[in-house]
Amino acid sequence: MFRCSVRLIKGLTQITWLQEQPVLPNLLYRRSVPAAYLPSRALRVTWPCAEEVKDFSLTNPSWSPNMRNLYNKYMELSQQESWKRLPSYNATATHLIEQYPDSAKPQVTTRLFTRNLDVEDLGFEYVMFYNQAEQRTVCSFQAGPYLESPIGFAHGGAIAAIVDTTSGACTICTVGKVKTANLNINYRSPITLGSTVEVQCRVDKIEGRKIFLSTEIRSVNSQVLHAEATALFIQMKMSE
Ligand SMILES: CCCCCCCCCC(=O)SCCNC(=O)CCNC(=O)[C@H](O)C(C)(C)COP(=O)(O)OP(=O)(O)OC[C@H]1O[C@@H](n2cnc3c(N)ncnc32)[C@H](O)[C@@H]1OP(=O)(O)O
Repeated sequence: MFRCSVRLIKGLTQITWLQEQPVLPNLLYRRSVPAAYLPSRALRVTWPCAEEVKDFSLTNPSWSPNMRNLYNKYMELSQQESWKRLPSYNATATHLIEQYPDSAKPQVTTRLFTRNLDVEDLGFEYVMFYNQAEQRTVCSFQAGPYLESPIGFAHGGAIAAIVDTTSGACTICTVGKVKTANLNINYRSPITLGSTVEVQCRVDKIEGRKIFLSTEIRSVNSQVLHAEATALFIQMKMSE
């Protein structure tokens, strides 16, 4: 009990530090999600010890120079208010909706798929930025060695996951809670493990509860098109 209290105090220190970062969960973008959009029972999380909260979208030593350059570029743009870095936790993504900042708290039994490793460098290293005015998301993605499929290259499923995540984050920030209904990907050029690519996603149109998006994955110099995708997300009903 005493040990956990000490850890909780350490954790609260960490939360205070998190709140000094340039972008916070409670500053995020959706200002008018209807109250009926309450999290389902399945989305509720427990928070055993606060020190486990970690924002995975901050730089770490495993990031390549290209990852850092893209991060710095969009952090600079964030100073001018056009882009916001999206915090990223290993719990659910619902912290992107203003009503649920607490959902960043770590869970005991489940993890967000793209943040399921405890070590850095091996899996999905990524940071996303959202442009509210343009309804666009960019993601700087470094594919780690545990994402291999053909020798030396990233698995198509891992690429699909980063497309789903980037377009999902874009949609959540634009309209609130959604589910992926359709994802179409054309793989144009393999992504070398360890390399950094830029994922660019935008909302094309919104028709009622249907949100249509398109995504491109390119090399950081934009010369190589690795994949292009379209997605359809469905906004959750008021009762969900
Ligand atoms: C920071 C980290 C951010 C991470 C973000 C990650 C985001 C990842 C999100 C996911 O991966 S969610 C998991 C994968 N997706 C699923 O498991 C969804 C499974 N499918 C469902 O739950 C339902 O089918 C769905 C919620 C998508 C739709 O069911 P609904 O009952 O809410 O809608 P409905 O079937 O009434 O359809 C509404 C409209 O969408 C259309 N629609 C639904 N599914 C479609 C489809 N697959 N293709 C084309 N249109 C579709 C449907 O025709 C209709 O069009 P109209 O309004 O014009 O009549």
